Amino acid sequence: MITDSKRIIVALDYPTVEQALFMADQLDPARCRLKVGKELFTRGGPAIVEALQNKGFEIFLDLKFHDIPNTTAKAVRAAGELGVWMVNVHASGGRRMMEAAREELAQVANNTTQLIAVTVLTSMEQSDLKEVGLDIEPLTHVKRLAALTESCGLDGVVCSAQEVEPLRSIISDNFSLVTPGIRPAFAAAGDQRRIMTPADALKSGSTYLVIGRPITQHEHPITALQLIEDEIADLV
Ligand SMILES: O=c1ccn([C@@H]2O[C@H](COP(=O)(O)O)[C@@H](O)[C@H]2O)c(=O)[nH]1
Repeated sequence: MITDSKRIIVALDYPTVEQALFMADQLDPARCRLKVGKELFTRGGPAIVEALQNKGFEIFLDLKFHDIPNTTAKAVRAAGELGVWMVNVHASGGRRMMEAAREELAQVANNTTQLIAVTVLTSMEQSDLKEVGLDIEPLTHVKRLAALTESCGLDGVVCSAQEVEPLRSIISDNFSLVTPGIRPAFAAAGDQRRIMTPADALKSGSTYLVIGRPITQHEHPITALQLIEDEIADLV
């Protein structure tokens, strides 16, 4: 069961370190965590992670590693040594990759980093899966990958909030379901496909809500964050 009241993870998808730090300075580490993804990490490297940690934020390093077991495991270890709160791999890398990553992370002294795996990207719908050779509903594949991830001993998965209810019946209560594709009523879906509002996502049982553009691209980001916090206030 989740007892963590800090349920929002703000995706700092900015093209410059300066923009990311400017946004972070307006946020409160007591109210949210931050996600550093591929764009910002490729710009700022480990230094941007450390700068955000020095401001008191817990960081989800969302680099979605997907490689041979040895390479993935070493990358996950590097993330653990950076002291990030959470890091992820792609579940489609398979059992040997995920188990190697989990075992390598356990070698980090006093490790507290959580390791999770991406199931099916929230930007994908059934037609996208069909084009890559998976002629099945996203939920079917998400369930398969989530069950595999749990059996590999990881801490949770990334999935759509739409899949949370059906997943909860096949995985344990303390397995984290981290859900991007969160769209408050005031925000555009953009490239996301399997979306849900913040309140509905929490009601469904999402552990953490990953929210980027509805906050960061809003004319008044802090107002947007406040609106989301108000929407979920009774649910956390
Ligand atoms: O399946 C996934 C996995 C990761 N993401 C990441 O989450 C954020 C969502 O940002 P929005 O601006 O709120 O769409 C982004 O950094 C993605 O890389 C995801 O969306 N879906």
